[in-house]
Amino acid sequence: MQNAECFDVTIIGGGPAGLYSAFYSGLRELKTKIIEFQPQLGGKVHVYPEKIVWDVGGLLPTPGEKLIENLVKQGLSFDPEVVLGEKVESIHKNEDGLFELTVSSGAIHLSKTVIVAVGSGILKPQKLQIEGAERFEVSNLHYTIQSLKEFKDKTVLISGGGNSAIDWANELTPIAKKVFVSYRKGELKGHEAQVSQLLESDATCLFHTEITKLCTQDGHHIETVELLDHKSGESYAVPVDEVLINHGFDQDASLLDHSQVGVERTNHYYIAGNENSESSVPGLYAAGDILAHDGKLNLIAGAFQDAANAVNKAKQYIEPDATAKGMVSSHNAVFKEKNKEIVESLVR
Ligand SMILES: Cc1cc2nc3c(=O)[nH]c(=O)nc-3n(C[C@H](O)[C@H](O)[C@H](O)COP(=O)(O)OP(=O)(O)OC[C@H]3O[C@@H](n4cnc5c(N)ncnc54)[C@H](O)[C@@H]3O)c2cc1C
Repeated sequence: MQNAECFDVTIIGGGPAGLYSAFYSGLRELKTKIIEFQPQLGGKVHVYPEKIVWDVGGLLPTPGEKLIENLVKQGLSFDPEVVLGEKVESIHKNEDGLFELTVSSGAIHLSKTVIVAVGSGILKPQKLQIEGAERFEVSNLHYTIQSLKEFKDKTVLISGGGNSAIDWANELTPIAKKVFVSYRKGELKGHEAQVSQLLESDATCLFHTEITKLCTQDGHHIETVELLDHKSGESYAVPVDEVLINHGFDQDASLLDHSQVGVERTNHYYIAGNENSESSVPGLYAAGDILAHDGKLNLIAGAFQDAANAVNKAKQYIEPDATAKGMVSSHNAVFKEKNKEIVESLVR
């Protein structure tokens, strides 16, 4: 089923890079669509909604959740078409030079240009491999933290020893009653400063252990977790209020493997682009974590620059006589009406 309408720019991925691309594409008066696999926009920032983000220019320390809200509002400023819950399976360039994006429902989306903003692909948390564990996901088994308040004065067992597990242990230790970290290896695998902070804190690290059983009496909540100590071979029980699993993510990064456009890649995944966000395929650009070049900054701040560059190149691909760069917002006619409303509300 082909979508008859052809867009100027179709952005694959609704994370920070995709959302800023959508904003900038609207600014440059391009007909824009975003296709996102998840049921919501925001990308990887949903992994850390409660983390305080310090390093986005112009923003004072802001929780991830608030950052998502701002990114989405800005990204939707020019009313792009948004398609949620659809995975783009492949990209193909047809005989007319238009891109055909096939999505999981079988629909085909047509576009003059494409901005690939898929980050590290589609992320799904690795689930705890214990039979029946999924029934506790509605009560006290978590794969991410939506609200720190939920953990206040609770006994929390975190399973995992990577950056994410360590970060959460450090965040929770001051507010929880007690934090246990169960890790099957003998040494934590995180940034040095965070590891030291955790080891010096009141949290208890249970090395060489692994969850083998979730025990419940009411059938709804985990009351104790059985841990197997691989060194002694013995099992013991830890009473818990909340259990947080941080075993990493399964990554579905198959989009470019299944695409016939033949875009040049590096390290078996990333798009080998340039500092203007161009790929080896004319009309196909990349922004955010998926883009690789020598000056690439793998931060949200870097994703914004990639996005603006990608849109400027897309604009000139479609309209070769268009100016190379968008103007600063003060000179942009598209903001005139919006500015009027803002100024009126300020003087009201
Ligand atoms: C724990 C953690 C903490 C971080 N802290 C910071 C920080 O403090 N400051 C900072 O600047 N950066 C931080 N980062 C990095 C930052 O989150 C990323 O650089 C940023 O999210 C990259 O944005 P992106 O849009 O390129 O990719 P993503 O945010 O990964 O978004 C990509 C989107 O594309 C979608 N997608 C993927 N494949 C498809 C497909 N085939 N079809 C449809 N949709 C698809 C995904 O579902 C996802 O929503 C952190 C990252 C992590 C993991």
